[in-house]
Amino acid sequence: MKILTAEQIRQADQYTIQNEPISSIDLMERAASQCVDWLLYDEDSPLGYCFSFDKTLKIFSGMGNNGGDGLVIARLLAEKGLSNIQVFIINYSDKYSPDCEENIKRLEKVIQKLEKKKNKSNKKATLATREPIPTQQHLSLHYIKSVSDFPEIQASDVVIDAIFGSGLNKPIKDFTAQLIAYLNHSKAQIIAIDIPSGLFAENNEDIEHRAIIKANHTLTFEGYKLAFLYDQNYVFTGKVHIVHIGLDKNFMGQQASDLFLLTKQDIYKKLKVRPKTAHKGNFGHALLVVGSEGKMGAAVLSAKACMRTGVGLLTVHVPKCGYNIMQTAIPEAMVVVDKKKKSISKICRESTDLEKYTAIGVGCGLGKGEKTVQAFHDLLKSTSMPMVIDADGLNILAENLSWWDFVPKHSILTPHPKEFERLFGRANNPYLRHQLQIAMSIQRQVFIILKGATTCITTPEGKTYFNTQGNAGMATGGSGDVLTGILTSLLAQGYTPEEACCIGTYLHGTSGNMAAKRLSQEAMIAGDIIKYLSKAFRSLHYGEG
Ligand SMILES: NC(=O)C1=CN([C@@H]2O[C@H](COP(=O)(O)OP(=O)(O)OC[C@H]3O[C@@H](n4cnc5c(N)ncnc54)[C@H](OP(=O)(O)O)[C@@H]3O)[C@@H](O)[C@H]2O)[C@H](O)CC1
Ligand SMILES: [K+]
Repeated sequence: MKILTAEQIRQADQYTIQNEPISSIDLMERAASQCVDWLLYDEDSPLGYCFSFDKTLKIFSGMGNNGGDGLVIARLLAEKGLSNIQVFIINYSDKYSPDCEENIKRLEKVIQKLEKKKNKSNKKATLATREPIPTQQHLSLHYIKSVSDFPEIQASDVVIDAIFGSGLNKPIKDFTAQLIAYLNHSKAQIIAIDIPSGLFAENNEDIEHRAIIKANHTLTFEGYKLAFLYDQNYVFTGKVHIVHIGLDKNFMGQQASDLFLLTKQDIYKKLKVRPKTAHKGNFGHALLVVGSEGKMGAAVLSAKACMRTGVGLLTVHVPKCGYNIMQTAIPEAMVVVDKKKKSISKICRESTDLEKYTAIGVGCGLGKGEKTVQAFHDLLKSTSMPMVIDADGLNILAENLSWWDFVPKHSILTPHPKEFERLFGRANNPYLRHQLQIAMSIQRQVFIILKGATTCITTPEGKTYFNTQGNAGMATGGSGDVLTGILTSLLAQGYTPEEACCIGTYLHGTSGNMAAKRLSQEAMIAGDIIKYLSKAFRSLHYGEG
């Protein structure tokens, strides 16, 4: 799925208005009514199914179209009979957008109607019982012009943030910034409409010093904004939910973008079906160069993951101390032992030694001893076959930058953020780090998989794929080794490095999710990700689970 910029979505908005055709105020009505559906019926919504509840919904609306969305949400919820709605318009400037202004009028009319109804039923009650009956529904409109207008916020309140959306063009200042800090300090659940107010859709600088809403949920229109895919911004977006507002699909499909979010459908399309007449020679021969004394677990995990991802044959090169461990843990793999006991010292005598393999994975549990470093250097020099480089392989490379010249083109590197920094340097914010990652992939002609809650894959052509599958239970020793095994297996089977990166990270995240669902995030360990690979494959092939 393509990720579009806020500007491209704005153009899609205009195109839809002109060509559907639909007036902009009706499009706002449609967007807000989708938000209302989520608020009332989604299992994640703090309002879920509570038509008359004892909480108060406090909607904070700006003066642009994001504010307009908030006003329509208030009106639609009131029309559906939701009690206790308070709307606060933040007067940060002296002009409203036309649709926001029109929706203030529409909301005022509903408030008047409700007041009339209230008075009528009170009158009736007074005549009949001589006592007014308390009215059920409260809808009110207030204006915030300074700090003294801030309402009290209870922990049980639900706050809707419709202050700024994609029209934000400078950091938020003055009392609006104070309001955001005030809302963030409250214990109320916050739901941001389209974008948490204060967050730019793409590039955010000085984020720690800026006023940005910290939402529990973000209901975003049509698709993820780029900034939502950076882990550092999760604190602002909370859980992201895509709300479709009916923008023109063809127009959006034609927009140029090098940014993609991996979906199940994308992966399904890339997965090959194994021919009925296949034999093991059809699925490649992988070589894993892994392990050292005390780190044979990493070697075993990568080898098991490699086999469980469908490779035809696997050879594992390990130090002598790993021979029994490997043969016992995974009898399906062939084992080649190094001359050295505790670490790897020589991988191949001649370059022809490597010719029988269709992919090489190197790094898991390798260590950085002098001989191992030399062996890694020799390995790089003796093949032009794309390889998967992880963990100590990356650390050795970071300490020997001149060896970049020997890294085979289109190899896959799988750093975590610290390893990334060692290899490529620091960037001041996640957007700039992403730009650096793209530049490095192009310059070095490698695929970089930057691991995180959302994994970011960049290609030598400058494309980016984001993978959001996975969970915090996978933040545990050995998860990375499992990924290396999966990627090496896919490469060995003949998937292109780009396909291997996309399928591999998606599979890894999906089986991690399945393991967490069954075992809990706390109790799952890296080996469980391997156990659930079969379920992840079945879910991709047959939609199970
Ligand atoms: N296509 C869609 O997805 C739809 C989006 N909708 C909603 O509309 C917003 C975008 O609305 P817009 O009016 O363009 O922008 P905002 O509401 O975010 O901001 C309003 C104006 O505020 C000014 N501004 C910007 N930054 C600041 C700031 N830091 N301090 C003060 N004022 C600021 C700016 O005006 P200027 O005159 O100053 O340039 C903004 O224009 C989108 O996010 C959706 O929620 C539609 O409802 C449906 C279709
Ligand atoms: K918002």
